[in-house]
Amino acid sequence: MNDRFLKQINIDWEKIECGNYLREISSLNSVDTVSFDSNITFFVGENGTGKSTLLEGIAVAYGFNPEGGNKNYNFSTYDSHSGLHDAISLVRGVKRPKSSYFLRAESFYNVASKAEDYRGGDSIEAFYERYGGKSLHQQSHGESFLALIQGNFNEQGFYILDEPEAALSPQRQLTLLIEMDRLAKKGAQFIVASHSPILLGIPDAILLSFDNGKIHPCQYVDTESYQVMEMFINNREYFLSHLLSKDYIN
Ligand SMILES: Nc1ncnc2c1ncn2[C@@H]1O[C@H](COP(=O)(O)OP(=O)(O)OP(=O)(O)O)[C@@H](O)[C@H]1O
Repeated sequence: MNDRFLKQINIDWEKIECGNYLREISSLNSVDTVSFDSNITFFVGENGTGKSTLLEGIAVAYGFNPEGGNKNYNFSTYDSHSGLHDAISLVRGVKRPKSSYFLRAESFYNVASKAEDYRGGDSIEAFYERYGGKSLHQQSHGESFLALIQGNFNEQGFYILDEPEAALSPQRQLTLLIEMDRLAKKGAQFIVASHSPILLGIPDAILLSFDNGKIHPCQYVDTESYQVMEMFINNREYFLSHLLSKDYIN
């Protein structure tokens, strides 16, 4: 039985006006329903295929701030979100998550700044205890990402992550993989947009590809993230000589 926090979303395209760019995103405009049938669902595919747009639409429909944070974050530094959330209805599970977070690599700096505002008169050590005892701005991008995940995510949580690998070294991507796998096995749910050939390899995750103008399940070894990385590492010299040849560049 699917007892996930978010089981499915439905999109009512009649609520999106004609001329809105959302109607031009070919992977999305033919989709009415997306189901979440595993505790980890990855959105994969080429740049610009609509992964972040759908992720953000789901996050905002769920009650998150478009720039990220937990559900208490309520601020806007740049009003760029799409309006897709107005057309999305959520099919929630019976259980409610004990924690939730929308993590976006691209606006994490703003979220870290906002955390500092919310600290008020609390000491840094007390307020940031769950983040390794230091302000998020006093840690590197990757350190603060991982501190946030390790200190705040739990086994009964619901998490939406947009390219969490962006700040992480390969070693720390492996740490994140272990953490996600551990939490998901205990009941946490993740919906993640990613290009990481490391993260996408988590066992039992469902991969939804946004390539070829539709959203469809795909296998790890069929993702471009895996194939390009595998080809590059195994045939680096041949690959580079071809890529950097004058014929290819011209
Ligand atoms: N405010 C906007 N106005 C018009 N088009 C937009 C706007 N925001 C995004 N788009 C377009 O929507 C499409 C989907 O963008 P989106 O950011 O969802 O892609 P993505 O799959 O997440 O890409 P990436 O892997 O690079 O993060 C892109 O073609 C993008 O140019």
